[in-house]
Amino acid sequence: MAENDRKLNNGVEEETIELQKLSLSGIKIKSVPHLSDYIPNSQLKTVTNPLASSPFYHPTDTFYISPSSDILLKQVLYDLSDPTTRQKPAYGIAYHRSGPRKLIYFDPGNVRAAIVTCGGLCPGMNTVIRELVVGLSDLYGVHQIFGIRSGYRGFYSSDPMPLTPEMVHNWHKQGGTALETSRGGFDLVKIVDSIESHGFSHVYIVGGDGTMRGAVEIYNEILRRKIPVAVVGIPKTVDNDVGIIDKSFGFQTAVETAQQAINAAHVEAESAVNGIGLVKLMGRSTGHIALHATLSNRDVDCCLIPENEFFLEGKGGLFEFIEHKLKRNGHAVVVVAEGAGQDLIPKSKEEERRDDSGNPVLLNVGGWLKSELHKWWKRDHPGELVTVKYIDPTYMIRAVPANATDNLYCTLLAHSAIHGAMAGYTGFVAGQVNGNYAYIPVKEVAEAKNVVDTMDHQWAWVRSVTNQPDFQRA
Ligand SMILES: Nc1ncnc2c1ncn2[C@@H]1O[C@H](COP(=O)(O)OP(=O)(O)OP(=O)(O)O)[C@@H](O)[C@H]1O
Ligand SMILES: O=P(O)(O)OC[C@H]1O[C@](O)(CO)[C@@H](O)[C@@H]1O
Ligand SMILES: [Mg+2]
Repeated sequence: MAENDRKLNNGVEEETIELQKLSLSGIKIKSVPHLSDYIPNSQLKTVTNPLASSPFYHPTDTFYISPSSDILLKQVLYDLSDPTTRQKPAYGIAYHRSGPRKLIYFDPGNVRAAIVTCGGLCPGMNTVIRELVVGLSDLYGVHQIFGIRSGYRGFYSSDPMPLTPEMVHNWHKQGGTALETSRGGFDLVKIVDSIESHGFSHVYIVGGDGTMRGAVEIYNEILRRKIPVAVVGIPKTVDNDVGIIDKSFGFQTAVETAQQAINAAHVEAESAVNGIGLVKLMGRSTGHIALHATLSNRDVDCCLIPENEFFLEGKGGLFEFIEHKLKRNGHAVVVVAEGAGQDLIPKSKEEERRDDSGNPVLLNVGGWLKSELHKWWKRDHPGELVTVKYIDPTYMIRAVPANATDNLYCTLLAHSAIHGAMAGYTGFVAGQVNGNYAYIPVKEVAEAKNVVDTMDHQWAWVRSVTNQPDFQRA
């Protein structure tokens, strides 16, 4: 009996070791830049993390995160010898685990931190600002903290706003960004000149894909000038279109807020003869909000996203499907992402506009769809009643305060960002990867796009919940 146990134990141990060998052999750890990469050691002073003497923390050796602790991008175990395994390149990638380091590369008393918010609004921006200010102050004793007003242009067009924990105390309860935001206005030289002249040593940049591309340029210029400044990105996008990270903050709040619009559309549709409820949700080039709102609601009959082209007329088209739903249920609910169907909408040259950041200004797919649905019904069902109630909650879903889950998420992101900057990392993004918090090179985040994979399980799930067509012409 004892002999068997030992064999069993031995068997388990051997298997564990085998697995470790298997995974380690294929893992690529993506390092983030560090100030010591370009500043001579003689000019960099390390000090013990002040958390060691904080009355609120009781750091043990395991409290601090070792610089060699990493997080796998995808945690999936697979058997390499199985020919049916779909091995994706992302499975072998890991990023540094975020959290407090034992030694830090800044004397907190000398740190001057700047915080800027750029791009469109997103629930939780004020929470991130609040937690950066309170975290820098309470965790590390940093007291020179400044807000940059109105996005990137604020670096050179207005004076930095001193921020204190008292001032930001209630900000997490407010939507929007108290620092204000804007599009465009990215002037690299003026921005880095301003960072240098104000003596900022930490720059926290909160924004989406465009903002992160700007952050890469700022980091590169700082590297070229060889100045000891930690450039840190905190990804913000209500569309959830930033890649690598699990999800962006505020996304869940937006999905939750969208439920009100879908529920209203459903009630209106149910209460009419041949009622169609139509809701347009944000999502410039990705349909994550529409998809998640659809899956969590269950009253949606059709979800249209930019990643899956659709068509109106003929076999397998939208009209045929809606007609079938109206005949069967008497009503139908359609959710459309704002970036869907853009190629179907007739447009003139003048309508191909761009915003100040260079993003295309989208045509109103909701208004167009409403009018097409009306025209179709009147043509094919003359004399029969129809009602199309169109709801556009666009700004309502992003101009709200973050919900509790997102507030907590924002706090953890802000604290991760602070720990990373204090540890001397730069040119990185603090993000959630595989449920953990990690430091990812900002260059990678700026290039990675998170789109809905229509070949994956999630989109298949949408189709099975709605029974909508795949919109592939026969
Ligand atoms: N390639 C780029 N290089 C430098 N700066 C950029 C670049 N693209 C965008 N920016 C700047 O980043 C800021 C924000 O960009 P943008 O308006 O595209 O929003 P975003 O960060 O993508 O957020 P969201 O799309 O979620 O609203 C703007 O000030 C813009 O000028
Ligand atoms: O009207 P604005 O503020 O330029 O922003 C609209 C865009 O911003 C986003 O919310 C992304 O931040 C998109 O969904 C939308 O297309
Ligand atoms: Mg963007």
